[in-house]
Amino acid sequence: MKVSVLRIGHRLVRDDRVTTHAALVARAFGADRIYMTGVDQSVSDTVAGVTKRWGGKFEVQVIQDWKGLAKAWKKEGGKVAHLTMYGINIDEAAERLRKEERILVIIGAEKVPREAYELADYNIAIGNQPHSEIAALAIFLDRMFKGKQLKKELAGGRLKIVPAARGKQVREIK
Ligand SMILES: C[S@@+](CC[C@H](N)C(=O)[O-])C[C@H]1O[C@@H](n2cnc3c(N)ncnc32)[C@H](O)[C@@H]1O
Repeated sequence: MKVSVLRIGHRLVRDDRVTTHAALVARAFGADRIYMTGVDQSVSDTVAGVTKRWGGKFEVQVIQDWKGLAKAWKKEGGKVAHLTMYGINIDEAAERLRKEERILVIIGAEKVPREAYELADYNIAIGNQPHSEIAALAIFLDRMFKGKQLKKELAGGRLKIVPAARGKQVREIK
C-alpha cells in the first residue's frame, strides 16, 4: 500500500512551521509524498534537506489544483481518505483501506471546502473531537502501517542514528 498526503489551505508565512511539520510527519510515518497548495519554496527546501541527510525518497510537490489532483487520483483507481472530526471512526475503515493499493489522504489547515468531503471515498475521524491535522495524520499513518514504518531503514542518507538508551549516537555514511 502506497500513501500520499494532500494538505489543503496553507496560510502564507503563518502556517510555514505547521506545514513543514505535516511534511516531516508524512515522511517519517511512511507516506511517499506530500502535495501542498499555496506554500513557498522554503517548506520544500527544508524537507528536501532532511531527506538528503536522513535518507529515503520522500517527495514534496507544490500544486495549484487540488480538486483536479483528487479527481485524477480516483480516475486512476486510487482511494481518497479525508481526515475530519465529522467522519466515521478510523477503526470502521482501517481494515478496508489497508487492502487498497494507493491512498490519497487529505488534511486541512483551516475550514476545508465542501468538495473535499464530497470527493472523498472515506471521511475519517481520528476521534470526533477537534485537534490537529498533524496529530490526525500521524495516527492515520500509524493505523495504516501498524507501526512497521517506525522500524523502517531509509536508504541513501548521509546520517544514521544508532539507537541508544543514553546520549546521541550518529554515524556518518560514507
Ligand atoms: C485545525 S483543524 C480544522 C478543523 C475545522 N473546524 C474544520 O472544519 O475542519 C485542521 C485539520 O485537522 C484535521 N483534524 C482535526 N481534528 C480531527 C479529527 N478529530 N479527526 C480527523 N481529522 C482531524 C482535519 O484534517 C482538519 O482539516
